[in-house]
Amino acid sequence: MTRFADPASFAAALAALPEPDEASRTAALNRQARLTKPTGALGRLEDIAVFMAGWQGSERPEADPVQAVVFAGNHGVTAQGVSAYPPEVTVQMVANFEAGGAAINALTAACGARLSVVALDLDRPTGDITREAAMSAEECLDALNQGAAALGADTRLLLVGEMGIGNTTPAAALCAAVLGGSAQDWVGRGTGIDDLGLSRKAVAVEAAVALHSGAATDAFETLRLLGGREIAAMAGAILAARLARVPVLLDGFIASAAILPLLRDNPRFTDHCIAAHCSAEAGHVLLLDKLGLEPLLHLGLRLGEGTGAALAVPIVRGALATHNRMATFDEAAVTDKA
Ligand SMILES: Cc1cc2ncn([C@H]3O[C@H](COP(=O)(O)O)[C@@H](O)[C@H]3O)c2cc1C
Ligand SMILES: O=C(O)c1cccnc1
Repeated sequence: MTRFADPASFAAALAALPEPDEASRTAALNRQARLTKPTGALGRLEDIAVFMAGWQGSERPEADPVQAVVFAGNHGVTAQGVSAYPPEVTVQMVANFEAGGAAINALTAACGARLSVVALDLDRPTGDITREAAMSAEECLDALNQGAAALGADTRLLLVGEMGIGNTTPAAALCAAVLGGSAQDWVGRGTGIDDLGLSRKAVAVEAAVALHSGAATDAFETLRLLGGREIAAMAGAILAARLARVPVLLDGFIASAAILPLLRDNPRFTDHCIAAHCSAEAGHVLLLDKLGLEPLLHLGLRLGEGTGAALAVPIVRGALATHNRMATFDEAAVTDKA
C-alpha cells in the first residue's frame, strides 16, 4: 500500500512514475489487427483495449474489480458565498451515499462497480483560501495518504469522485494558479449559483491566486495552499493507482483540477487516465484540453461524485468485451483484406 512519509516522498513518487508494459501493448495491438472487423473499425474502443492491456501487463485485460471511491471534504471558502447550497449538505450527502440514495449509488450499481466513501474531517473545514492556506502540510499529507490508502489491492479500474460544497471554487483556483488566465476563465456555476454569486466566486478565485500562487510552486504546495482535503485525496488515489499501474477513469471538473498540479510536475502524469466526460462546468472543456485528454462522453452532467466516470465504465467494458471475445480472421475463416 502506498504511503507518503513526507512531502519529499510524494514528490519523489511523482518524479518516478511507472510506464505501461510495452510488450503487452504490442500484443494487444497485434490482436486488434487480427480481429474480424475492418482495420480500426472499433475506433476508440481499440485504443482503450490497448491502453488497458499496457497498464495491466496482459494481452487480454479485464476490467473487474471496478472500484469507485467518493472523497468528501468541507471548505472554508464557502464563507465567501460561492455555492448555491449550504456547507452542511456535504455531511448530509455522505449519509445519503452510505444509505445508497445518491446518483453515484445508482450509477455504480448499474455499471457493476464497488463503491466506498471516505469522509475527510468534515467537522474541520479547510482554511478560507482567500485569506489563508487551505491546509497545513500535515493535513495535506494526511489527505493524500487517505486517498492513496483507498485504492483496493485487487482493483483493476479506478473511478474517483468527490463531494464538497464549495469545491468548484478551489478547483477553479488550482486551474488559474497552474495554467494562468483570468478567474473568469475558470469559474462556473457549480451547483447553480446566480450571477451575483458567480461574480463573488471570481473575486474569491482572484484573491486566492493573488495570495498563494507565488508559493504554489510544486504539486504538494499547490494542493496544500489552494486545494482541499477531498481534492488532495483524489490526487493521492490517482497517484497511488499509477504506482500500482491501475488505470483511472477521471470524472468532472474537480477531479480533473485535482491532478493538474501533479501534471505540471510530471508531464506524463495523465498517461494512465481516461477522461470519462466533459462536464457542463464552464472551465472543464479548457482544462481537458490543457490536460491533453479527449473526453468519452458529453452528457451535460454537472454533478461530480464520480457519476461521469461510472457512466463511462460500460464503454471500457465494451472495449474489453470486443477485444477479448471476438474471433480472429483465422479462427472464423473470414478473408482478411488483401
Ligand atoms: C445535493 C447535492 C449533491 C451533490 N453531489 C455532488 N455535488 C457537487 O456540488 C458541489 C460543487 O459545487 P459548488 O462549488 O457550487 O458547491 C460538490 O459537492 C460536488 O460534488 C452536489 C451538490 C449538492 C447540492
Ligand atoms: O464537473 C464536476 O465535477 C462538477 C460540476 C459542478 C458541480 N459539481 C461537480
